[in-house]
Amino acid sequence: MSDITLSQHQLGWKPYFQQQLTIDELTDYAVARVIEQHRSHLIVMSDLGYQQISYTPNVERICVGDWLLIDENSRVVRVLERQSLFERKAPGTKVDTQLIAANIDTVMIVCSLNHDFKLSRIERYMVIANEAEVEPVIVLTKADLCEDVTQYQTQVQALDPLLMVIVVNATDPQSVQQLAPFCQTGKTVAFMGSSGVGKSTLVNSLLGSQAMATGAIREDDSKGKHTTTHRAIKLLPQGGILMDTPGMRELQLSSSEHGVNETFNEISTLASQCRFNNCSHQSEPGCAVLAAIDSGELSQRRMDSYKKLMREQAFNSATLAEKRSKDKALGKMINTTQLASRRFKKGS
Ligand SMILES: Nc1nc2c(ncn2[C@@H]2O[C@H](COP(=O)(O)OP(=O)(O)OP(=O)(O)O)[C@@H](O)[C@H]2O)c(=O)[nH]1
Ligand SMILES: [Zn+2]
Repeated sequence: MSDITLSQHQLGWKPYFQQQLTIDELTDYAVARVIEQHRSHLIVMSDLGYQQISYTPNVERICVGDWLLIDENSRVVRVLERQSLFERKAPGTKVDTQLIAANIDTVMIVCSLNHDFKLSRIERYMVIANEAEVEPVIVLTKADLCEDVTQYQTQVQALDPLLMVIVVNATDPQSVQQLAPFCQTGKTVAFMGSSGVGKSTLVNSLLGSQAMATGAIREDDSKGKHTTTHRAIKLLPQGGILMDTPGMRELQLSSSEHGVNETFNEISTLASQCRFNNCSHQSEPGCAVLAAIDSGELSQRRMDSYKKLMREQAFNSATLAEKRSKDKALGKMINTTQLASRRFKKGS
């Protein structure tokens, strides 16, 4: 089916997955990584190459990036526990969330150094990354068009002293090599960021001349016709894997209290020092958050951003819960109808 095969290690196999397998499973089954998802089949890749596998989306919740255990009849035995997962709120569907991509190691949050630059936007993406349990790296593009790079860089670094902040000219492959340490063999990376910030440019600069070789792979479709499809994963010349699923671009903030708290961990730490443990940080005496704002230790902008994102995720999770209870009611109705029709058939 294809011309390249990757070793398990190249595909991102790690001790984390290995330790989930029993000895019997190791001998009886094969492991493969999902690299493409279609309506009724998956394309998976193992050290033996590509394979097409049929599955039932409503029964098996599987997405690109997942590691699967597969039996000799090419059937899914089970999905291995994920190290990380991006999900999306999916309005109008039966399931509450749509799985976007699993087991990504690093997500590059791309933001351009022009009039579009917004700290709050970076914070929003960081919440999404932290909620997914994926390490965020901030990539500031269009440095060549910016007069005061250092000033922006300092602002971003102030969000978190441990955050990786990289400044590039995305059109210059040499500058983009700064991302190489995150793209080594065994690593899975993805890009996130608004339209026009330079994601495609970055990817092209990373891929260099190999873009054509890895971008499209010929495949036999079910009717035996050759089709060229856009692969959701690309092998990077640095050895790692780029996961480029369309859903990543439309990720929204859904239920992510954990992600907000992790992104704004200095505020969570302060909040734990407030006199009342249900402090709303508005006017209460002994509020450590307000005291930190007064003293200048915490910026008002940071606090406002925290509150806004907390409200937004709470609102989105509330609507999810509401939907869930509606679905339950619908489920009950279906069950009673089925029951009724069964009784009818039995003639009782
Ligand atoms: N000078 C300069 N131009 C850049 C840089 N990064 C991106 N551009 C330009 O900005 C424009 C948009 O870049 P894209 O890579 O298409 O942006 P994108 O994030 O992929 O956008 P979407 O596909 O809409 O999500 C292109 O014309 C790029 O050449 C940079 O660092 N420096
Ligand atoms: Zn407080």
